[in-house]
Amino acid sequence: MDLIEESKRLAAYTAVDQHVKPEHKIIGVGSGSTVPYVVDRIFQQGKEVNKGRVFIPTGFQSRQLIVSAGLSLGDVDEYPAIDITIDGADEVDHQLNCVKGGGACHLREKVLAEAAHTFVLVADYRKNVQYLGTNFLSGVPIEVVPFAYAKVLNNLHHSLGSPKATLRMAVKKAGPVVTDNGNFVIDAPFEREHMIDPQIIMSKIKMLTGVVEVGLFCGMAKAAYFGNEDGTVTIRWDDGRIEQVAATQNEA
Ligand SMILES: O=C[C@H](O)[C@H](O)[C@H](O)COP(=O)(O)O
Repeated sequence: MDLIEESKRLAAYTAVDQHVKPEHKIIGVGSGSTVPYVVDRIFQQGKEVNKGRVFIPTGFQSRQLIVSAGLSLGDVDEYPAIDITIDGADEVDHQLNCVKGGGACHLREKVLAEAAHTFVLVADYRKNVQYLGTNFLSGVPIEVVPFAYAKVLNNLHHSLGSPKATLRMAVKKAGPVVTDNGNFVIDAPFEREHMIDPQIIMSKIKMLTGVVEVGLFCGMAKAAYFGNEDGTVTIRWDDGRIEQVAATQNEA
């Protein structure tokens, strides 16, 4: 396994070990390349503990992960109060604000984050930044209803300070990316000044008619786990604490 994959695994395993307890019965499962390790580790907790649990996916990919692991599937309309949701992120800042939606799943992800008693992020070391927009340069993902995309782009270009905002185009299909909810996605890069307190620009974007959800999650996470190249895990907590967990505590 290469270093980046290994750091994703370490972050996911440590977060599950610290947060997914036998008494947790309703569990939200996020999206992205780190989340398969979350499901692996939950699966390793054993049949007995998983028997009474229901797992809520944030999209097609996590639904498949839950089904393939033989875990029970549910949805947030049946289970609107979730014990814990664990999810990946495209970037996380020093205050645990994060960018999500690189895989166009951020609408369901935000619903499951908000429905959860505890929301935890898992990622590799490249996502651990002081300010959003440091390494993840494609911009803030914004899900929009299809007929409003040109109007929202116009708003972003001329009123909200993102002149390079673009409609996300599909690969191996002509036309735009279509989300699991049948919508389009705009990627809107912003200057650093907007990322110092991203809640402000998040609220302005969300107020644009036609916007369904913004891939900025502000003040939602309890903790973020970052796997490092040296085999340690850095944990950032919502109260500002930073912990470093040694490699030996992370063995599978
Ligand atoms: O829409 C996708 C999600 O927000 C992902 O959680 C995010 O893009 C991070 O994915 P990965 O762990 O693959 O970098």
